[in-house]
Amino acid sequence: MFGFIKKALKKTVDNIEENVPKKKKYASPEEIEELLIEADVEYDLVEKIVASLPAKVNRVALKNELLFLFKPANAPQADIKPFVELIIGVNGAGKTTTIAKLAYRYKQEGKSVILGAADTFRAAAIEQLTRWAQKLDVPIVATKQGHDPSAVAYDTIAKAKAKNIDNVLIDTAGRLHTQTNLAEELKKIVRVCGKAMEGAPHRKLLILDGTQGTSAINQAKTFHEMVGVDGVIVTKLDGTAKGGALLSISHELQLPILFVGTGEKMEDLAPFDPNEYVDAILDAIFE
Ligand SMILES: Nc1nc2c(ncn2[C@@H]2O[C@H](COP(=O)(O)OP(=O)(O)OP(=O)(O)O)[C@@H](O)[C@H]2O)c(=O)[nH]1
Repeated sequence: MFGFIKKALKKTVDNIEENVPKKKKYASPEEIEELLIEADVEYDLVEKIVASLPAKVNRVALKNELLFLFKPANAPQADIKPFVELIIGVNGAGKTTTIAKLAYRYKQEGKSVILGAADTFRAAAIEQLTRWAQKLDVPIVATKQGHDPSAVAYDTIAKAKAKNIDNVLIDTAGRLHTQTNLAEELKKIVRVCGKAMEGAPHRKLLILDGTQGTSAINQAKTFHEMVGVDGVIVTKLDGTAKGGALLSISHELQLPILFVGTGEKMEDLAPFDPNEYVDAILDAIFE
């Protein structure tokens, strides 16, 4: 597993190396400031980090400072079956692909998976998820466009219970006519999941497009206010030089980053390891 995050941060690190002075043992707060800005950390947070630094900063001190910004993830409770996860986020963030990646991962762990196509707002979303289900050889519950998404969520959980399936992944719409509609729909899906199985959904995962950098934060806050998010997955980390935004995302939202997308294939999902992440960024300026 090791090395995927570092590889996915290549564009971010290349950009820092091009713009920030060469490698060294110690860096000044001004150099650290440049490093963080180049990596797309939000300026408020950059200021906060830099304010606490001494005149000469070594790698270990800065690493500890940065690691502190990440909220650790709770391990999911292992004995819940089916374990129901609701996948939320705006269209285009990478929801469908990430559902496929999670399903692939669970299958690799020897678990059975079912998908629920509860983004019934767009026919294309249902088709895309159905194609992934075929490719992954996992069952899917899907209806026609326009049907009640919470009914799809209910049916998916009911089928998982009847067939003794381990993991349920439910897709949701990312955009309706208004934000109020979207909030109401998501809340209803959450309520109905709870009716299908007490305690469900067990995790509400927010998918954020990493190429948006820190501008994904406000979007995340909106979803968090709507339904309460348990963890974040940042997609397309490989496609951006804005990899430093993960520091701001984690710190501002006070939510754990659980996985990052490192490519377009179904294997390209890496568990997020703050240690590896911070090391990769610091490699750009420290010896
Ligand atoms: N390079 C890269 N591309 C990704 C990653 N995750 C998703 N993508 C691509 O991003 C695009 C959007 O992903 P989708 O999964 O279709 O996004 P979505 O949120 O479901 O969007 P809709 O289908 O429009 O609702 C696709 O072309 C994916 O292949 C990633 O980690 N790295």
